[in-house]
Amino acid sequence: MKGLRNRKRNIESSQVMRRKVFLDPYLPLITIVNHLARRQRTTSISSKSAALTSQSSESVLRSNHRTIYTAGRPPWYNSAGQQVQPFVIGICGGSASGKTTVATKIIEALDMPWVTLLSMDSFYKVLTPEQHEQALANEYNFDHPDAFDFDLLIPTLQRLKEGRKVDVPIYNFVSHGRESKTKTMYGANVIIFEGILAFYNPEVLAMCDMKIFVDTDADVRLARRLKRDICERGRELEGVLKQYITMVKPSFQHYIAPAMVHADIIVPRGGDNTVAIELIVHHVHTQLTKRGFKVREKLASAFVGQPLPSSMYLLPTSPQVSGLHTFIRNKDTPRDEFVFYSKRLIRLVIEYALSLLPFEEVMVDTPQGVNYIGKRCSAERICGVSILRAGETMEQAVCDVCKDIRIGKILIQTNLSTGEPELYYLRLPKDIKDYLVILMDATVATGAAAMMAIRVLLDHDVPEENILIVSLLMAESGVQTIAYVFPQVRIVTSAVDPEISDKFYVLPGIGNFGDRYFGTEPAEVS
Ligand SMILES: Nc1ncnc2c1ncn2[C@@H]1O[C@H](COP(=O)(O)OP(=O)(O)O)[C@@H](O)[C@H]1O
Ligand SMILES: Nc1ccn([C@@H]2O[C@H](COP(=O)(O)O)[C@@H](O)[C@H]2O)c(=O)n1
Repeated sequence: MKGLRNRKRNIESSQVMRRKVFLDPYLPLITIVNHLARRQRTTSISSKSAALTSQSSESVLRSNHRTIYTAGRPPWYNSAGQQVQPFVIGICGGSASGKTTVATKIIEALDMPWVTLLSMDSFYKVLTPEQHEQALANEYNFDHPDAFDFDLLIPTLQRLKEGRKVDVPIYNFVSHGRESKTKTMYGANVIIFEGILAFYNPEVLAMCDMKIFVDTDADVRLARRLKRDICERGRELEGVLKQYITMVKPSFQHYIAPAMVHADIIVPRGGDNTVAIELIVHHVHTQLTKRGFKVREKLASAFVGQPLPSSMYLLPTSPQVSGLHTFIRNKDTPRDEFVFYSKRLIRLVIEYALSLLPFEEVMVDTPQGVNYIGKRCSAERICGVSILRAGETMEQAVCDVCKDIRIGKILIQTNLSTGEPELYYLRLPKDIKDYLVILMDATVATGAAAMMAIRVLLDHDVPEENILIVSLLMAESGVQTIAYVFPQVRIVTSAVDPEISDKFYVLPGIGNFGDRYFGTEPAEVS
């Protein structure tokens, strides 16, 4: 039995290790560590939702937590910047048929981040004292639809499907009750929902894009259940048998077996059926491709050749600006000079961006006692957010010109095999929705990373018109993409170059700005 428990634990930790993931991208690291440690201690009592997976982020996140450490979240929107609904897989089957095992195998075989597992067990109702007494005597019917809190389950699944944050109860099978804490989960690219009555409610059924029924022999289910309930759920043999004969078996016959008609796929033998799992995974991959989570390739060639948008503000050219560009574009410029001239250009671009902020007329007294009518910036709250790494090079200039400005950071990196941007880390000023945000990235090529960063800000309720994206150099297609997808975002740059290479570099460009500035080795997209 210990072996069984360890097996489950190993699955969980292998998921975790392989993808270095976690849970919600807005969960502080310490919480994640505690959460994992807690899971290791409480495998037997926890509900099965979520933590098996390579998880999940709210599309971004109206969470109070502002730090994320994830395996890298790929785009959760399409090339038009619109949020794409996750693919929901419903798994139904008798108790101990292997629903969780099948779900885990699908997650492993999918081998992609941002898959969330939601278990129906999390939605068992809170029992009255009398019902609790019945449960202790194995006389409460946990296999009847009335045992489940559909009023909580349906909106929870709905919110997850919309890519929003939810707090899911943690169920304890030993005490027959909910833990005092809940588990925060976020939307994902794939959501797996499993439970004995997963197909019972028509609204839940309608939310499932794919319905799987795990069909395992009744004797096998009973044998597994006996083992599990005694070893993991603190039950006695007689009690398990009594519950099985009086409630589990009749409910299976009455509610669960007839639900098989709703299934798209019936999986005999559960987790052992590798062919079925391969077919399911293949279908999910096809569906995800259709949904269009791949954005960068599309963006690279988007909108080129059209007039530059009115939301773009180009730093007025002068011999001085051209001179600075000449230094930083020259591949032979040594690093110290590259940094020096970049800093000068960054300062000019930042000052120019500030000139676009709202100003109001004010009158001051000069030392001569004469009035002077001037201007004062009327934006009350301004913050900077840098897209790491290259955007970090612009932070100092913002701090130099905006006293006490708060700086947030978003780490987006390109996945070297998919070429897609992935969100790795996020730390934003508190109440960022009330700020005018200067979003900084040294260069913008396809606009894919900028688009991800803007989506993050929007999902934190920053109004689109309060975002300025500031960059030294942008490719024309990047400018067009941002302007098309987010027409109210102001785009500020000192130059627009016409092309993008097949490795997504701006042409003629500067090369990899971050590598040249920080003196690091380039990493190439394969
Ligand atoms: N193919 C299998 N062979 C042996 N044991 C299995 C198999 N599938 C599941 N189990 C065990 O049976 C128990 C119930 O499996 P689980 O996947 O949790 O079922 P469900 O989610 O349907 O209740 C667990 O203890 C699990 O380890
Ligand atoms: N307090 C509880 C709650 C539920 N059960 C049984 O769990 C079964 C569902 O979980 P699976 O992992 O087997 O799908 C269900 O059949 C309930 O009888 C319980 O025993 N005690």
